[in-house]
Amino acid sequence: MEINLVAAAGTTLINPSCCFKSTFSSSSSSSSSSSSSSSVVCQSSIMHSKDQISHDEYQKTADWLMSQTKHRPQVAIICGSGLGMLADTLKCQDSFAYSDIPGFPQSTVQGHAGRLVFGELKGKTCVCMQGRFHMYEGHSLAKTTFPVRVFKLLGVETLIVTNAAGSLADGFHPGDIMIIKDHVNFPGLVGLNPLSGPNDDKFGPRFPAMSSCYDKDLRCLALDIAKQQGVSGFMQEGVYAMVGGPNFESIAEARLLHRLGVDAVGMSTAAEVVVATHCGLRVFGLSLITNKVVKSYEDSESVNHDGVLEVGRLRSLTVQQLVTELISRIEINNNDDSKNAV
Ligand SMILES: O=P(O)(O)O[C@H]1O[C@H](CO)[C@@H](O)[C@H]1O
Ligand code: HPA
Repeated sequence: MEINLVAAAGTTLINPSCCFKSTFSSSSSSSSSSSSSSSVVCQSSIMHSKDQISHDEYQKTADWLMSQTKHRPQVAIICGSGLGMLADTLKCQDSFAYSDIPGFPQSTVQGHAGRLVFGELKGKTCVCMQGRFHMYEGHSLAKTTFPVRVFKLLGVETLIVTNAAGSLADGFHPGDIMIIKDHVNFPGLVGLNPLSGPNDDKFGPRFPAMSSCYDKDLRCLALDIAKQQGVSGFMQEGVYAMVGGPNFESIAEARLLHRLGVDAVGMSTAAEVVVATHCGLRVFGLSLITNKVVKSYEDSESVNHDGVLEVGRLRSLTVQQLVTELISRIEINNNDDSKNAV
């Protein structure tokens, strides 16, 4: 078989992750002496090592939290834009501003309060992020997903991710709740992946599978609960795509996503789920559909963040009731990773 060396070399040289990373690289002390193709590889690994977070750093944050609260959470919840009220239902709360937690990034987005709340919910111990981190805030993907590995070290078994998203699927409407069946991790497809760089075997394997990252049993359970709660009329199930943001989609981008089979789009979640799946957490995800993504040049509507937050407020009670009931029915194995710290 003939091998196309030019195409093979081209693949290395135009690796989008390298292009992106070298564009934003502030300084690279040791790459200047390398030859052209190896310097691309070298620059990329320098960026990775700068972004890399050591196991000790995750552990330090987990140890600090365990020294500040007696709660040992089994379930973690990440609240999407405008969905921070999920944390308010926790009983016997201990809460921490992100700015007080060693190693934690800071939230900069309106609708993301920046608090980590521990507490009890229906007999389960939970930890809830009132505010998440996004790539477009300038965080590396390792930083945006930092809390997920900390949760693992705290002994969490199940991660519930929520987000606000725009819909592409024709039958979806603002106010619908979409159970995430699968995702398209667009940053990951071009090499921007929180797992890039040396693999930390203590968390998981070099090549984790993503074919069942949204737990099927939890998805079925959530649909059952929605029926019982009389809200199945606006429940959906579908594919979420993570894009980099911070701009909303152009019409051509919206049409492309639609053609690709994406049902809802947002600027978060997939990276967190990749890291959670890598370290063996069970994941449930939901998107609150806050707007339709404009797909027609005839449509004069346009989306804005205030509108996104407003729909979050309007549907907050429904989301809260669904998630609360789901948590009450989750079975816990009691693998106490906080005692058997990896
Ligand atoms: O994904 P969450 O954090 O819910 O936020 C969504 O809402 C914001 C846009 O309004 C973006 O950050 C998008 O990702
Ligand atoms: N696009 C991307 N992210 C979003 C949207 C959207 O339409 N709505 C809420 N988050």
